[in-house]
Amino acid sequence: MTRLLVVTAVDAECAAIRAASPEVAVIVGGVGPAAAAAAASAALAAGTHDLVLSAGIGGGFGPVGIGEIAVASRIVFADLGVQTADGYVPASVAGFGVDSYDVDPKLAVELVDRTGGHLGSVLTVATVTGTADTAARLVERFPDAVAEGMEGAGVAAAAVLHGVRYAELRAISNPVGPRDRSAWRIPEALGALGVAVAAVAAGLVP
Ligand SMILES: O=C(O)c1cccc(C(=O)CC[C@H]2O[C@@H](n3cnc4c(=O)[nH]cnc43)[C@H](O)[C@@H]2O)c1
Repeated sequence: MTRLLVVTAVDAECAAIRAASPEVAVIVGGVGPAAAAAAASAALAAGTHDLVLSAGIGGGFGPVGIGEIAVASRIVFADLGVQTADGYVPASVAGFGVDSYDVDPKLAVELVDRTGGHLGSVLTVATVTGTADTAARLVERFPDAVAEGMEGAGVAAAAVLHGVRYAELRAISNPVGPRDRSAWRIPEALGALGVAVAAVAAGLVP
């Protein structure tokens, strides 16, 4: 039996998951990669979980629409790097850090099968994308991006530290692009989040 821990950013995400699957272990880690890493690391230190899932609402790229699910094949810390006169250089290219975490392909495909989600890179950003220009640059750098959130890379970093498997899924609340808070469909995304995590939890292989 896989012992799953779900890490969300905010209370509303946690509540949506608990409402759909009361048996699932879920914590609220806070918004952003640092808070998520700290909370996930503290929880995983107990040694009582062998899979951690970063789950929440997120922005969707391209065809990934509101209320749909994005599943990470790779979790990318998309703004961990260096700005140069020629543009952005990722931390891994600059030679000082890890900025992406591959998800076990079998696990990622299992999550897609269970949720009907879109598979691709899920980007972690410390700042919510708010212009078409920034969105276009992200798509240029990550043509396979399906979603953007703010916690996945932090949770993955904690998982690696503790030798635990990790994954990420996002229920889409808004398109990634020009900031329009009125276009966020949070209740719809929270409903989809609960259904998706319940489907994952119901069918995990050991
Ligand atoms: O942009 C705003 O005005 C705004 C106002 C209130 C709350 C928020 C958030 O909570 C956003 C961060 C939160 O939600 C996830 N999320 C959802 N959509 C996106 C996105 O397009 N890009 C990045 N993160 C997103 C994120 O994981 C945080 O947990 C925003």
